[in-house]
Amino acid sequence: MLHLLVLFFEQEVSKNYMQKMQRSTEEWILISISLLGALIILTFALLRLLRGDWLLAALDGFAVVAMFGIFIRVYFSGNTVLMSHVFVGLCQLVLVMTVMLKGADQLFWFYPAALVVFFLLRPWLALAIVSLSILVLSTLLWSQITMLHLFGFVLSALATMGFAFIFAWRTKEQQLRLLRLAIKDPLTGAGNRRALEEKLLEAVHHFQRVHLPMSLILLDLDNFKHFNDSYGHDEGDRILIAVTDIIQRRIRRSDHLYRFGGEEFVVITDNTGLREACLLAEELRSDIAGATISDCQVTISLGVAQYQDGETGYQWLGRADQAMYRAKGNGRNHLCISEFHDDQLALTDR
Ligand SMILES: Nc1nc2c(ncn2[C@@H]2O[C@H](COP(=O)(O)OP(=O)(O)OP(=O)(O)O)[C@@H](O)[C@H]2O)c(=O)[nH]1
Repeated sequence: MLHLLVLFFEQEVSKNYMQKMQRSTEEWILISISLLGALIILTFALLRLLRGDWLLAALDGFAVVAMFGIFIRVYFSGNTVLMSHVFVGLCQLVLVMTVMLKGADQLFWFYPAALVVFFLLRPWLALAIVSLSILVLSTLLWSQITMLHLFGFVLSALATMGFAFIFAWRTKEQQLRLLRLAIKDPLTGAGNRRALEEKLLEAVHHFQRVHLPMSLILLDLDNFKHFNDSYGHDEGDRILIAVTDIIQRRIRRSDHLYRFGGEEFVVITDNTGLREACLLAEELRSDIAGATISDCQVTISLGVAQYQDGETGYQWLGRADQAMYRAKGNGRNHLCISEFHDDQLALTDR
């Protein structure tokens, strides 16, 4: 059955890869905002040119070119992290310079500029930047406008910032909660299959860049059906949770644990060769066999495979799966290693 799952998994992985090729939400936001910003400011630049307001027209022209540059950059490279910061910096610079040149008349630009900061950056960073912006603008206008006018601006600016912060912070929290739900197995807290798919793709891409060894351990509880049948499904669930705890305590923080199927788990160890991975797998096997879980003696069978250059994530997983099945065939509570295809490095079961 697992082989069918692996086949299905292959399709899922390529589907996922196609999805990755599509644009992220951050890209869409930055592409839209930069294009919209460039078009709106272009209108102002043309109006100012017609009125002979050369200095402001030049400033607007600079903003249009820079925003269009950001649009092109994000459209073709997908680089949103750096470009978001550049965009925010540009908006704040143009805002302050416009107010310096034209005075309080231009303060209305503060509001869209503040919203852009909360759209693009983390809520606390956005709060700091917008607070600074209010401080700079108030200092600039201190001697130019009446106290009442200044007070009105500061209060409305603080209200806009407060609302935007609450909204951005709540949205971020909800996103994180949804992300956790989407990638965690609800019973054990280990990563779920979707997270494993992502990790396999990412690991293979990472390997292509750095060529550091990495290994995968696939482990399956032995005769788990028997525990379910004898002690009930709830007790079976408790065993799964306890086994997950034992694995989590043994693996490093940089290792990744996933629950692949019912009683099947996968550990992916970055920067780890086959020998080290086998030592870890053997520790997991003996830790679990030595523990008494709900008055039962639970054992696992394991397959270990080091990633080989050129194979896909699912082929790597498939090799570990075959090794695990050999371990089952060898009487369970056993560990088998996937053979390398490379003749020089041929390894045998242990
Ligand atoms: N309690 C519990 N049982 C589960 C869960 N998911 C799958 N199972 C059970 O896991 C058992 C898997 O049984 P089999 O595939 O026959 O494997 P096995 O009994 O472990 O035998 P071997 O793998 O050959 O050692 C089935 O009884 C499933 O009902 C779960 O989330 N909770």
